[in-house]
Amino acid sequence: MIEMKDVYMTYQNGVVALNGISVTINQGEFVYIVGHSGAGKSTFTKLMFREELPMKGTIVVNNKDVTQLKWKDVPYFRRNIGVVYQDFRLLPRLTVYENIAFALEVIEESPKNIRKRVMTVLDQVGLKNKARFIPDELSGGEQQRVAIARAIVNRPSLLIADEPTGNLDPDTSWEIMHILEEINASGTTVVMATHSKEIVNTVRKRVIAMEDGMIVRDEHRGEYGYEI
Ligand SMILES: Nc1ncnc2c1ncn2[C@@H]1O[C@H](COP(=O)(O)OP(=O)(O)OP(=O)(O)O)[C@@H](O)[C@H]1O
Repeated sequence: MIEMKDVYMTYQNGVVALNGISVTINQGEFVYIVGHSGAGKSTFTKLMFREELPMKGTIVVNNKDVTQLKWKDVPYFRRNIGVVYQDFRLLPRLTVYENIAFALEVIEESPKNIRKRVMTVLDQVGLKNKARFIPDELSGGEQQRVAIARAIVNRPSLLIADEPTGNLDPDTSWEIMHILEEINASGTTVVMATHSKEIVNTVRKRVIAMEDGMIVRDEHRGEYGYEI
């Protein structure tokens, strides 16, 4: 569960990114975050995995008060959260397999478990046959699928996707969307910031709309609601 109360966040240059956010997201929900560029969507998601800290307010994620976490405890806290970005962020010199295994090696899983987990998630995203490829040898959609596999290999309870289809064509975007829905169906909370009116209005989920760092709309089975 994610619970934010009266959260304010100003960047060092003085830009007010979040201006009094209070919201609860329950375990297992699928939530779209929508809003114009600069509305505060990315900042909102960054607070959930302690990428940024608020100036004011409380943020509880998986029963942990994120604002009170000691720096040394942040990596352990993040094991339970997967993050996917618009630009994939894979390590270019590592193979698909190695990119995913890396996430488990840093937490010192046994080699046997690593192999099993990596092959399971590669199967889940339909890329078992590309395990030995490097990112440059893959299409954008395939790279995003690797990024998703990497994000879920630890079986996180929360998956944050910041414009995961932003660099992809419509057909590929739908493939990614279906994978995210399957992950959600297995119980993982999915928080997805998106500019895709088509996806939001077709695959109806909870919609949190932001403007000027505030939540201006929060609807179950909501609509995109902006002209783009
Ligand atoms: N690292 C940063 N330093 C200073 N200002 C920032 C930083 N990151 C974001 N901002 C500013 O904070 C505000 C909110 O940005 P944010 O990235 O959260 O918006 P967004 O809704 O995700 O936008 P987009 O849809 O373009 O990704 C914007 O005015 C932005 O310029």
